[in-house]
Amino acid sequence: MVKPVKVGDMTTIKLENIAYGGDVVGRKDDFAIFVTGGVPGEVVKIKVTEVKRNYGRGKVVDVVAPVEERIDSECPKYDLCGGCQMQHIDYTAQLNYKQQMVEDAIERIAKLDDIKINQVKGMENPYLYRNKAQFPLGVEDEEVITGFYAAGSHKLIKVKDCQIQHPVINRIVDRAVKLIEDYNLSIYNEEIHQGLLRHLVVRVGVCTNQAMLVLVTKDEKFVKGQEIAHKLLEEVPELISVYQNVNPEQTNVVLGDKTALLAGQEYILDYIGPIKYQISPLSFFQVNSLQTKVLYDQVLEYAKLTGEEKVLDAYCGLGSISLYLANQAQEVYGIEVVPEAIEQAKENAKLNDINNCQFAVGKVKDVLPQLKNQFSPEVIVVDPPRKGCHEEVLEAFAKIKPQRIVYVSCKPTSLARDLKRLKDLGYYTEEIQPVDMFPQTYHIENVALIKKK
Ligand SMILES: C[S@@+](CC[C@H](N)C(=O)[O-])C[C@H]1O[C@@H](n2cnc3c(N)ncnc32)[C@H](O)[C@@H]1O
Repeated sequence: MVKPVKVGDMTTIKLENIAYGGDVVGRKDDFAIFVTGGVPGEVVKIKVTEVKRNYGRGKVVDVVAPVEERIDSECPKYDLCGGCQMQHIDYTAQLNYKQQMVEDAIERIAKLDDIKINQVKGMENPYLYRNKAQFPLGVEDEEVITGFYAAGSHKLIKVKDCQIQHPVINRIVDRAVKLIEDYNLSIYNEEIHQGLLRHLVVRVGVCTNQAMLVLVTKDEKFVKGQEIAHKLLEEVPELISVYQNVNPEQTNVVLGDKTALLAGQEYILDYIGPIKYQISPLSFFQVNSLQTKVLYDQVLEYAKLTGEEKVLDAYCGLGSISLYLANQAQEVYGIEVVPEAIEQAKENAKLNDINNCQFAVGKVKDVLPQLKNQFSPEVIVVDPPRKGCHEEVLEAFAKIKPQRIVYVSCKPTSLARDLKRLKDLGYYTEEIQPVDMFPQTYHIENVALIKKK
């Protein structure tokens, strides 16, 4: 079939529906083109960047007829940086489009049309919300810079005052970069695999204003490390903990295996509702603390606990959901594959005087069969990584015969696939509540209430 466009063409099209990922689909002679930077309904001039057998890709170079949902992005580097995909869309419209993405995934993949999908719960202020940032370091015009990689590339784009990071993060990064320059430290160059400093990782407890900085280095030897760490603690009042992490590998993974405290405290604290959590450099903790409360309250509502139930929290991380539910359950059992996270879950339980939680290290699919006869939960809460649950795990859930499963998911397509599998196993989904944990990006979290037939 002859394609109506080729790479590099400029063409004008009308945009139709938003796709998962934030691109908007338009058509040229029935040939679908996924366009970055558009809004449904508007007419745009695009540059075609890719042509495949069944579809193409392009990006907006000019808006010919805008729609009222289009706004000016707050970030001067928005067009270059790959971090946000929806900053050019008014927030109310962002929420509506995310709702469509969820509905579309459920209809197309799960093929379930009887599930109630509620209105997305959004944020009052959808900016400056991220409690964690990982900035690569680079050099531009002999100046040390931090920022993000451009979408789909390894070109570092200098970003100052990112609009979605917590303001304390931006301040710490500014000070750290200044000291790195003052001390004339070498910056890692990935092409030749040389240089000392690779990344800055910053975490903030949004409710406590305590912050942690991790300096990621290629080599273990970091002569001025402690001196710099102490200076930073003096200069930034919110900063209470500075670590070095060593990553000697040629890899895209940010953190290496060795982590050592350079100065200050071992962890920072944050609160989700009444529960206090210790956060260390390697802990998984939801990146939007304020919306995490909305998310966990939704889990509580769907779990419908009376104080009598045993609850299984599968993929529990550092026990955040387990502890949030514990006061309203008879007992909670958390399973997580990262041993350090389980150590921290136990610490967090002590910190909150919670005595009815047990935690096990291991893969959910391996731990579940061992649990048989020891722990039979009425409610299962499951919060897997983006790829969703292994089929074996869903089968094991069905064998346990809980009354309810509350499924927390950060990827609508894997959620849809798993809901379909659960239906075949005798569990139907009654309702889904999307929660916007990641404003300005295409990501959307969902909580599904699933009941035994
Ligand atoms: C999306 S996080 C959820 C964490 C936690 N529920 C929370 O809200 O903070 C998923 C967690 O699953 C863990 N994980 C990944 N694969 C796993 C597996 N096969 N078995 C157990 N845990 C796993 C990850 O280490 C991570 O902590």
